[in-house]
Amino acid sequence: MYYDEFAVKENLSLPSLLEVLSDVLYRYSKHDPSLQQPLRSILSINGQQNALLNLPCIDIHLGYMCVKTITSFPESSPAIDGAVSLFNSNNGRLLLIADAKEITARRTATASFLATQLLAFKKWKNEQKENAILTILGCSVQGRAHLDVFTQLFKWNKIYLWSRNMTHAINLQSDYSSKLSNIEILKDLNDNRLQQSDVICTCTASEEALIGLKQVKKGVHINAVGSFRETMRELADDLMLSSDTQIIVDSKESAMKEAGEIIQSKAKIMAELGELIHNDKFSNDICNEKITIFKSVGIAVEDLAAAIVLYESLKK
Ligand SMILES: NC(=O)C1=CN([C@@H]2O[C@H](COP(=O)(O)OP(=O)(O)OC[C@H]3O[C@@H](n4cnc5c(N)ncnc54)[C@H](OP(=O)(O)O)[C@@H]3O)[C@@H](O)[C@H]2O)C=CC1
Ligand SMILES: O=C([O-])C1=[NH+]CCC1
Repeated sequence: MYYDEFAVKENLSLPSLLEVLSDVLYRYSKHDPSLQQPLRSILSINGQQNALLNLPCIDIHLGYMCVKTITSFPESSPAIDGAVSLFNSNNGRLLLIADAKEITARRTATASFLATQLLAFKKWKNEQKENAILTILGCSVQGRAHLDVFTQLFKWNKIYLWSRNMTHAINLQSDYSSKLSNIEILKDLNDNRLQQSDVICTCTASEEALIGLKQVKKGVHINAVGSFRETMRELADDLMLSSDTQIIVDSKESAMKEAGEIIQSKAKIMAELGELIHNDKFSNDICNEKITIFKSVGIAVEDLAAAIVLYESLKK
């Protein structure tokens, strides 16, 4: 009944997760009445950064209900802890409880990958695909999951890693050295290799902008993962507000309430990721010259997708 982080990692197939994530995000953005997801609750402890988060949702169409309860304690390690519970929505039976750290890490990275497919790969010519450069900023849990998922699902020509504490980037590089020989470390964010990157994933708990317009190239795709409070941000206003930037989010409702970059810059959101799925009009509007930003804060239907994939794989 309880599946720990190792069981989650072993049984959560990424291609299946990508498929179910696409389906639920598509239906979420279409306001499909069979999918119910209220805004999550974030209860802060003593007005500090430490918090208890509750993310429920019901999917009558697929026949499941899910609730993820996690703590977020940025100064602890791991920062996120908790459990995901999956229920049958026809009879109310509890089907599975699983480690939320691994589910959160993998579903977030897979949502970033889905955004990269829709906003970057789709517009790239073959040459760019064959020579693509990925950069990951922040080499803790999310950074590691992004490296894992992005390299399992795509072959990158080069990968650059940066972390505030450079040892964390070096350790991550070293953990992957037997699988990947194309990882290099960025000592600082003014390194011009950042400007060569085709895709950048920002996976930090920063409260100050780490990158601005001058540090990235035209047409770059950024997955901005880290902020989920008004006070947090990874991207500067000039990047958020440039007429060359198109901003996509996981949920407009959640992003306007939680994403520091969006709240502080008042940048305009172009669409939700789900609106880009099965939608050629939006896909055609994504042009090669523009910078695309997928700002995620994380939503319950993503945990639901991961729990369903896990449950169905364990049932076999
Ligand atoms: N969008 C989503 O769906 C989700 C978002 N998140 C968020 O993503 C972020 C990363 O998550 P996770 O890896 O689990 O968190 P961790 O606490 O494990 O790691 C924090 C990371 O942020 C970096 N960091 C912290 N403060 C700063 C700063 N001021 N400047 C630059 N880097 C900084 C750390 O770098 P170093 O270790 O080198 O000091 C480390 O890489 C968190 O903010 C988390 O809340 C998490 C889950 C889902
Ligand atoms: O979606 C999620 O689980 C989280 N987003 C930010 C902290 C945890």
